[in-house]
Amino acid sequence: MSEDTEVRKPKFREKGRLMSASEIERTLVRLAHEIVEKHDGSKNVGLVGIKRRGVPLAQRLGVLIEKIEKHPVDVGVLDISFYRDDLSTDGPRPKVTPGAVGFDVTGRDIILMDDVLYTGRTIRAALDALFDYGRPKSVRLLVLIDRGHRELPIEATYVGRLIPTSKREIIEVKLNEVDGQEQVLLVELVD
Ligand SMILES: O=P(O)(O)OC[C@H]1O[C@H](OP(=O)(O)OP(=O)(O)O)[C@H](O)[C@@H]1O
Ligand SMILES: O=c1cc[nH]c(=O)[nH]1
Repeated sequence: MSEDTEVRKPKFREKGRLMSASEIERTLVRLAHEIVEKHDGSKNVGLVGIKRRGVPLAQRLGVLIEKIEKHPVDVGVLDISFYRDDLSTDGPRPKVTPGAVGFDVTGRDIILMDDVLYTGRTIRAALDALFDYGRPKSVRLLVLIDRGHRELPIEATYVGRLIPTSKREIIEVKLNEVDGQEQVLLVELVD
């Protein structure tokens, strides 16, 4: 490939570890207690994880809440790949059936979950998708990391860590179920 046509791949430098496996675990335990406290139990609560890393987070939180409340919590999955605003709106839409999330969200107090909250565009798309599947009574957002730089009026009710970042930085959440390792890293784009 000539120098003119060569596509330069961005380079990243690791700046440090923000959370270890045990810190992630402790944070999820705290968030499980916060949810139970704010919802006065968990009977009407349904957890919905956004693919990809929101899903294992929702499953883990479901187990933790069940341990506290002694009854199972519905845990569902939202795949928003067809709802992204960077894709053509004329493109294919997923088949919409109430069961596609994993349970019927209508009338439920939904806690939408993702690993990182940045511009808010993923959550906007997730809300679009969620309301195609039913009419929840309420929707709250839980994220492991809020790194700021919102481009939409979206905020999380439950936040693991608030990490102020520059736009050149990236938060990398690594979870065993997806990445085969467990930690949160701060990474920086280098010229
Ligand atoms: O607030 P936003 O600007 O939308 O950014 C947050 C989203 O970015 C990441 O997903 P990414 O698109 O990197 O996909 P991945 O999780 O599947 O790697 C992260 O998991 C959030 O879903
Ligand atoms: O820093 C960021 C921004 C968006 N999504 C991530 O996973 N990390």
